[in-house]
Amino acid sequence: MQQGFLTLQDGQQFQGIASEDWADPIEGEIVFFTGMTGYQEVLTDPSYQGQIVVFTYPLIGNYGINEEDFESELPQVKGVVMLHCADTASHYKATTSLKDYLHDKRVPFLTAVDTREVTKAIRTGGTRQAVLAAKPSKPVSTQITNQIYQVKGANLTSHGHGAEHIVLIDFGSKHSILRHLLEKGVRVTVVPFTELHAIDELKPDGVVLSNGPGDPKDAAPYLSKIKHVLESCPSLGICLGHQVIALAFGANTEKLSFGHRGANHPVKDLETGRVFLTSQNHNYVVDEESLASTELHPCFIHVNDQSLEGLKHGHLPVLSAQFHPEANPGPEDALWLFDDFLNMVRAKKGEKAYV
Ligand SMILES: NC(=O)CC[C@H](N)C(=O)O
Repeated sequence: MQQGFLTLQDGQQFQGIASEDWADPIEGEIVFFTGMTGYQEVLTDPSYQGQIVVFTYPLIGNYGINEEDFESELPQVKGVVMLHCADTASHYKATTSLKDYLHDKRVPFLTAVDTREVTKAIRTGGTRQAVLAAKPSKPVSTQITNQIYQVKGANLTSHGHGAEHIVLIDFGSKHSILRHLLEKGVRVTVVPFTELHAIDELKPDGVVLSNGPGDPKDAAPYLSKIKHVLESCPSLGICLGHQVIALAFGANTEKLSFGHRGANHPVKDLETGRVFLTSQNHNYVVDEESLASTELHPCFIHVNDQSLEGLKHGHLPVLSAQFHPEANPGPEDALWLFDDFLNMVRAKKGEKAYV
């Protein structure tokens, strides 16, 4: 057993047990996730790329890792901090334990840490850089190392055979967005955000802008093309996709102090007054005041801090959500958002071709 240290940007230190004898310090943006389950989805969700994730629930890993809940092929996080990581897995679907998975994939993790203390420190001081190391050592950079998602290859992949053709713009998409769309019986072509020009030729009936890591403003070079797409066919934005839609129409985004990451965030539908629980994972948020200069208007808000959770366009069939309707992990209360989107698609289909 070797000791290891988590050191935050301001020098605050937490001692624990290191997964191995770390030769080099591991640096990343530190964030906390409050769900009791869903660690497999969190570790493999590309939105977490490059981040060190603290799980606030004290026992992580007891149902192991299975073959069905990966949100991408590989772990995306830079490191993991837990109080207790189960040694063995107990679940009929488990194919390996969390500990073995993290070792196999060479993801550094620190256990025996008072994760609730770490969370309080993040809540007080905000999201910032942190280091996992064999010795106490401060982050070298004070800058958050956001990365724009690196797409692998420029191949456009098509899935399913439905009558409606949906383009899923991939900013670092979770598998479950594609899965839920396919379950609705549509055909989906995944287009990397670097290949937007391909959309004109595909002439889709609808477009979904996916989740993804980093600062939405990194998508600046793509915004004019995205605006053209949004003006051409019904669109749904999810998390980063929602933020990018806001930016494309001229609104602004800003950073929350410590973000929303968990599986029980209450969101209110401003049209119906209905509140539903959502899965969330974001640092950035659309600045509500900046909507004044656009034709976008809020349709959802977060019940806890009143932050903006969704947008609709005044006259275009454009809908977006800061939360994750595809869940994984978390409640499936917001799955109907896919139906609302597909209803817009079906209403528009035939009326007017993609322009
Ligand atoms: N899940 C996401 O798409 C995250 C969006 C963005 N990277 C944020 O942190 O706000």
